[in-house]
Amino acid sequence: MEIKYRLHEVAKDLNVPNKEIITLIEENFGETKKHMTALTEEELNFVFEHYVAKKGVVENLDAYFANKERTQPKQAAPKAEKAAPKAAAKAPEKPQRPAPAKQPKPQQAKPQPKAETKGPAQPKVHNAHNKQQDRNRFETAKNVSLHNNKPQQAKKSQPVQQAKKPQQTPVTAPKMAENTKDFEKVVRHVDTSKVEVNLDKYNEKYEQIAPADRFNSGVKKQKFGNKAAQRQKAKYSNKRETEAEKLQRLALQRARKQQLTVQIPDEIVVSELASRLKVNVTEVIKKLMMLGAMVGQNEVIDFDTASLVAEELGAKVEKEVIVTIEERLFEEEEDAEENLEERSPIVVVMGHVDHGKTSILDKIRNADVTSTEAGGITQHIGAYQVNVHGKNITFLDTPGHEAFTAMRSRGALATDIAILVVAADDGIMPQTVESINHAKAANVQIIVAINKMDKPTANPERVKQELTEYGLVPEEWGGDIVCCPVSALTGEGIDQMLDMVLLTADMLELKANPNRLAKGTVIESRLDKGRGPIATLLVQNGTLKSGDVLIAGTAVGRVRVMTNDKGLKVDEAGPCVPVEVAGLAEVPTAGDEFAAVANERLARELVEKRKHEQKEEQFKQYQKVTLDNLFDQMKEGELKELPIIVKADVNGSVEAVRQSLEKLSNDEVRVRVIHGAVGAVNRSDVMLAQASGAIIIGFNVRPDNNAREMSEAGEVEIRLYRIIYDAIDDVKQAMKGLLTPKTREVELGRAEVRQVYKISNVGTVAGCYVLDGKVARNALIRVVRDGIVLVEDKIDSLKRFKDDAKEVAQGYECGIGLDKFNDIKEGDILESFMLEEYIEE
Ligand SMILES: Nc1nc2c(ncn2[C@@H]2O[C@H](COP(=O)(O)OP(=O)(O)OP(=O)(O)O)[C@@H](O)[C@H]2O)c(=O)[nH]1
Repeated sequence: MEIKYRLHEVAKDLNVPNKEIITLIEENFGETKKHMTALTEEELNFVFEHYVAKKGVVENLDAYFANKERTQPKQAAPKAEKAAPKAAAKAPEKPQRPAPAKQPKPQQAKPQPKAETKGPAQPKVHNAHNKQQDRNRFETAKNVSLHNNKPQQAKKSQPVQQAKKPQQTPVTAPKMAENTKDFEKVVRHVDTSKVEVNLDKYNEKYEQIAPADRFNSGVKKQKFGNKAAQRQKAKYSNKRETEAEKLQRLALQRARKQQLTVQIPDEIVVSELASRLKVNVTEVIKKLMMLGAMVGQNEVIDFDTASLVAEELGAKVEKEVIVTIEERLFEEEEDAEENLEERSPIVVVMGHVDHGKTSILDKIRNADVTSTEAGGITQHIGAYQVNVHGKNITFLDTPGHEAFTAMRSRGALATDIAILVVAADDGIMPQTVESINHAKAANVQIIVAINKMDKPTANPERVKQELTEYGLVPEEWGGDIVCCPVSALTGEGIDQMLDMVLLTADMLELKANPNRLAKGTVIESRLDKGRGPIATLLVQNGTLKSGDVLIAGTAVGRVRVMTNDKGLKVDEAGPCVPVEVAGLAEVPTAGDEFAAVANERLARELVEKRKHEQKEEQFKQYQKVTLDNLFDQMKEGELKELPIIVKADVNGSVEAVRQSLEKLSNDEVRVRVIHGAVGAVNRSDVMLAQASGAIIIGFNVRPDNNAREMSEAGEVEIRLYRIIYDAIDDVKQAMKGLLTPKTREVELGRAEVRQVYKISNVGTVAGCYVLDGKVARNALIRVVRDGIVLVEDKIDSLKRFKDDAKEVAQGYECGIGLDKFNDIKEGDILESFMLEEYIEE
């Protein structure tokens, strides 16, 4: 440990002013020290050398201390005592430096201690502590300097006048050797004491810190290690553990030791997983992070991820199987091969409007439907079976209009083979392409019927050529598409086409199990006034029987009456048989899957659940305003909306009308079908229209009396249509009224004012000559004088001679009176123009 020996201490000990030391150091070391600055070893050496050796202020440290100690006899150091007289006795023998004015005699050295005590220049009396400090300081400092300069010091030592400077104990040169020894002793002593002092300090410090630490750490460890045990101890020492408690505790301990088995479903919320694993959710999140998944506690993770986490956390994973009502209700097991029987193909006829779908189907079933259809368009799906060479083929009749795209796509999904009707004289048209895409998407085998072959303009080769552009390569061209040239009019090629259908069906190896509960698709549904909800069902597997409990979407009921495609009542319908069923509590949606079930109670439960989900879904749609989309919603405030309520005779039509109407939406007006349902326009429809400002479109339906009265009173518009085109056209018109009209000028012609007549009661009339174009009575006039437009005005009167004229053409004269502007002058040019409203496409 380094002892700092400050400048003022050195000065004090040497009994010289601080300034002197400062100057000394400054002169020799070039450094200006302050009185509090500690001196370096080198500086100390120098200072001591300077004073001790040269000036003889202090010859010997022992003497110095001896002096001091003598002033305090109790603590007098024997060695110092010894040294001092010796030094004093020997001092005159070898004076080293000129003695001060009052050079003491050698014997004068003896009374030195006394003089010391009384001397006015005596350094201030140190107490024991100070003395020790001084000693330490001095000795440490001198330890270095005196050792290094022993010979020199020995030579330079000389007696010092004691009376004046009692601390400057005279030291003789010969004694110096002894002194040196003493110094060595002192040095050793100092060293030891220094160590002792330091050790003490260290020990003291150590006692303050280390034991506490030792204690603390011990406690900590103990605490850490034995916390649970202590708690246990406290718990059980407080009250005596009963036998039951003990058993319970042991059971608990055993359970804890056992590996946790956790059941995880297909998807699980992170927090739920944590609670099942009986761990903190952060642990689960941490594990997920380690697996590279950054998920929050409310997020859902899949089974695989969850099981990885669970296993990581030492749990055994079991898959939680949630048995839904559907699973309990429906037989999902695959049919065994031996139970399967051949079934007839389900065929859909698709194609562009007027290419002859209905005619082909008519020809097939020998019934003429076309003539009875409103507007001559097939407007809803009909399904029927035909028997060809002893084999049944089920046909779905799809509507031809674009509006029925949705229904057609549903039709395609329920079918095995699609007959694509293309008129030989017309070729591939937009809806043909659409049909191709639907069929392809549904992975349905396509057979092309090139119709209207009887027509002289028929060009089947062109049709085939066009087909290849859509990836349909005819068989005769090396592809796999069967093309049948037919004529629905003459019946030519129809039989061959049916043969091809059966052949294709054979290749498809279509099979079903008739000995199970029926399953299939709702082809169509409607509300019949007398019979209630009616659904046309296509059984795809199993057999539907009268009395079966049926569930279709949110509709449930028992099959009361079942009729086949020929209108005959049947008791059962096997695979691929279309039937019309009455008995459902409500109208199902076309395209819904249906199933006959064994448990009616469960079926009703499921329907309730589905209805609830449906409501929630609807509710969600209305509630979809979040902070994220709020801005969008606000922006939509600028958008004009045309709310529409659609009522139709069949469900498919509702969907079709809804889709085509909503498609009319553009940037400025949004058409929104707020409600669509099967059945007559009723009271609640009108109320809804009133509340929402909607118009009601009825398609093949009439309003009931209540609705009629209410609509008249409440100014609700009910528009009834028989043909879908008309409905769409009307809405288009209505939309034009809603659109902000954009106008542009249409120049009609120019007339020059040749003469101006002022007629009383009439005003100014300009006699004009039409230079080019025409001037129309209902047009606007721009008065241009010398190339500058003066005004725009309406025509008040336009006359040819004395007769009013609607318009006057180029090269003719006419009289034009303007509505407001009277200051017409000769030579003015009257430009006739109209403002035309237009709608940007
Ligand atoms: N010459 C000739 N005319 C046909 C043939 N097939 C259908 N047509 C006529 O084409 C028109 C349209 O026939 P539809 O059977 O109604 O056609 P569609 O494809 O069912 O039409 P939508 O039901 O409107 O989709 C009718 O006037 C038919 O008489 C045919 O093979 N030859």
